[in-house]
Amino acid sequence: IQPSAQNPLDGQEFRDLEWGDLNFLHTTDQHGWHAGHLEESQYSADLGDYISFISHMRRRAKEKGVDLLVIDTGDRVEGNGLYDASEPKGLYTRRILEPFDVDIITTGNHELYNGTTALHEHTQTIPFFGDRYLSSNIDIDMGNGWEPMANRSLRFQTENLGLDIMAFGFLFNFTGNFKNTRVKPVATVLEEEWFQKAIREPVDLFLVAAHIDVHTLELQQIHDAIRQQNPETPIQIFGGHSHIRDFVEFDSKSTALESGRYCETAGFLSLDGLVPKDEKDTSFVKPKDGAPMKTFRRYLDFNRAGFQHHSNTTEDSFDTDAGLKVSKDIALYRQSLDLNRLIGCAPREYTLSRDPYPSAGNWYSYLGEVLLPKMVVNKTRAEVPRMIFINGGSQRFDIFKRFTYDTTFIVSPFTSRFMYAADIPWEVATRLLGYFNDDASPYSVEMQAKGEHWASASSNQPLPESMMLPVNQIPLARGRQKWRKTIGYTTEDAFGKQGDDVVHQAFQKFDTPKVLQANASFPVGWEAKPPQTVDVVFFDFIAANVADGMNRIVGEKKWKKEDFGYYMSREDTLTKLMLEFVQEEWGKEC
Ligand SMILES: Nc1ccn([C@@H]2O[C@H](COP(=O)(O)O)[C@@H](O)[C@H]2O)c(=O)n1
Repeated sequence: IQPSAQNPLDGQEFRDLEWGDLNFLHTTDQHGWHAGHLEESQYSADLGDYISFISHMRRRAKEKGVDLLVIDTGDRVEGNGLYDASEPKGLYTRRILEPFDVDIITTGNHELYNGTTALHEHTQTIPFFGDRYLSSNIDIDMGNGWEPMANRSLRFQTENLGLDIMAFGFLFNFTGNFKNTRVKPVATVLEEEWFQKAIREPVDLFLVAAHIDVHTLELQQIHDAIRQQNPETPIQIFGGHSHIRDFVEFDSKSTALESGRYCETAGFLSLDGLVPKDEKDTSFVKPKDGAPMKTFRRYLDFNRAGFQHHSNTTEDSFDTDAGLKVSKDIALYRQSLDLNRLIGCAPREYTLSRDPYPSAGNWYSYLGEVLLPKMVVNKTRAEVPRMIFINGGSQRFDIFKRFTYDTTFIVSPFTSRFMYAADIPWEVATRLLGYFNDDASPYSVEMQAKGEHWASASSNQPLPESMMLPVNQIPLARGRQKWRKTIGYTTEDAFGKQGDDVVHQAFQKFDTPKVLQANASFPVGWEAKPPQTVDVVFFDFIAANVADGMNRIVGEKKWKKEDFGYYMSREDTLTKLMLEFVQEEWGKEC
């Protein structure tokens, strides 16, 4: 745990784990949160704590004569100062991840947005993990033509039961990658010779580590391709990308688990009733005593109390040398990046989705009404009325009272720069937001293909400490023991409502805007007499979508993204502007 982080409150009610023959721990979408959540005690474990937990779980598996595999399904980068504040980005993250003893690891879309990130992944991270790092559908060009980003598949035997496993690593059909990589559509790869050969190998289980939302066509396609050749063999899938706790059942021997995001969750899954046959034929996996194979899943809150509970350790016996070293290294790296530096104190907490948009506590409202109009200004065009558009997905996390240097990256990690289209007719500009918000628009379709998540119905984001319920003690019928309930994940998935390891109180979550519009320098009385033209200012990330939208509105191909110039200096990213704003506008009395 990091020096400034807090352990969760005592007295939480746990749901225990059920071990099987083959057990898994799974993380996904870590997004650089390796220091843990310093403002939220429920998720305050750091990667060092998780490493200690893994080590105890491996020991327990050995004692039980079963197996444990550790999986990570990508998007380890972008989203936290520990990754984004270093120069080059990820300098420390790559070192921090080295002791992370995963069995299978794969690539997410965020490893590919930026050419340098992809390059570093290929030249530094992948060699370290070696053949355990799988990229079944990604190629990279290192200057000599396309080559596989990493190993395509891996066949291996588990340590204790000797289960024979064939593993793959897939990314969804992502199109927003930098040009030094190429992501082959999943359906195409399933037809490739190497894949067809791999699924014909006589194994006990197929394992798919996928940076793919578990409710997608891509995963269904992967499942179907394997199942067609292997009617009886278990297919275990681990997903990611949509940042939620989720679980689906493809058939009685195939499920997919998604384990949240941002080091808030470690997924646990077990398969029982796997009996490896001596002779390899077409049905090596036999149910125990004729009983069907049993699958069990649980979502663990990422904190030391839970890790100790599930690994049967105590505060004294929990830490391993390797884990302690990682925690210490993280603290040193955070210090050298000055991440704890206080920039300002927020007038109140602002949330992305726990407060409705628009409302006073909603961060998008604050951005649209206060921050963007003030900070997004081109001095030479300051008097020209402007409409500023940013994509909702660019904002990644809530704002607590203490706004530190780290917070700038936690909220806005991307190098999002402002571009503009000058003097756009009022009738066109005023229709853009409607165009973006129209679910049927190509913008939505394209952004969803890129992973944009507009609605949040199935997601459930946890609350910060300040939102903890007052101690709510519920006496147990059989004794004097009392539980303390906190607000947190209350997941409902294909196996029901008992998946979270801690019994939490549910909370409300509101939809976030797909695209946010802010107006600035509008003349007095503009409602009665609108300006004839305005500047349309937007993130470079959505430049192609803006061109597309305006073309559709006027009904002709008038704009393309290459026509747009930068509205402000290239140094003026939203991250930098936000930091300047907080420094200037918010006091330091928290
Ligand atoms: N330069 C970028 C890159 C990404 N985004 C936003 O992130 C979304 C994808 O993030 P996931 O964690 O869901 O994979 C993407 O759709 C954008 O909203 C961005 O704004 N700028």
